[in-house]
Amino acid sequence: MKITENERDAVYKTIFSRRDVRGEFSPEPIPEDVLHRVLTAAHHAPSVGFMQPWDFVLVQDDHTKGKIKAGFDIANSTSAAQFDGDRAEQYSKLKLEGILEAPLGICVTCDRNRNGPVVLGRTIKAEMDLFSSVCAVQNLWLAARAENLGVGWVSIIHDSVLRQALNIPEEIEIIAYLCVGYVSYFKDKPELETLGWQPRRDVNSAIHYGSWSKTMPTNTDKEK
Ligand SMILES: Cc1cc2c(cc1C)N(C[C@H](O)[C@H](O)[C@H](O)COP(=O)(O)O)c1[nH]c(=O)[nH]c(=O)c1N2
Repeated sequence: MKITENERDAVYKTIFSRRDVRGEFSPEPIPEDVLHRVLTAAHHAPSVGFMQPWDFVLVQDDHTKGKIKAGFDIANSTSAAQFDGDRAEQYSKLKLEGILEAPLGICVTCDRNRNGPVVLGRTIKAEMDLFSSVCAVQNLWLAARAENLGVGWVSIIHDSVLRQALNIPEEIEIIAYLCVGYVSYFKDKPELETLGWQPRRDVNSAIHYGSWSKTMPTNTDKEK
């Protein structure tokens, strides 16, 4: 099956216009068929040994979201304390989650024991199952964008909060907590770029021919 030019352009459009969405969610519910398409896209991610180690815990209940938001608030205040001066001031103004506003939360997990201890492709690098689950997150994020759904990744939260709120056993790894919902618009650029927190690297600085070499620091790196 060949991808046509229009289809190719649609894929790139989806990739380049995907954004991390925090506060601009509409409460409009996500239709079942749309959600099913997005989760099916996530489920079709590549995985080591075709292990498919992920699961998706759907969170719609306000009480549960409230517990997760409370966990974020605690984690965010200790996180804020790690920045100094202007950075601290800027950090305190950032909106870094949309847990309560988003109609749906999705916790992506990884069952590291799904196919027994020996998995084709994970025999040398044990973390490959975790990477596979991150591939599922990226598929989900892009499929959601193609459905005009925003997604925001919330990592400023302790696993223990999500385990308790969502009944996730210790042996199951927590990969991501995602806030999902419709948005009225998608920003053109990452917010952290627009606010001057971190510039986008030139793609050419990430490409190395034949051997790795140190990338020139950006202005922001020099300030540190
Ligand atoms: C693994 C991981 C974890 C997080 C994020 C991303 C990823 C990949 N990002 C979103 C991140 O800030 C964002 O992707 C970049 O700033 C680039 O912006 P766009 O995603 O292109 O809009 C994110 N954003 C946020 O507001 N709170 C968070 O806790 C996190 N955590």
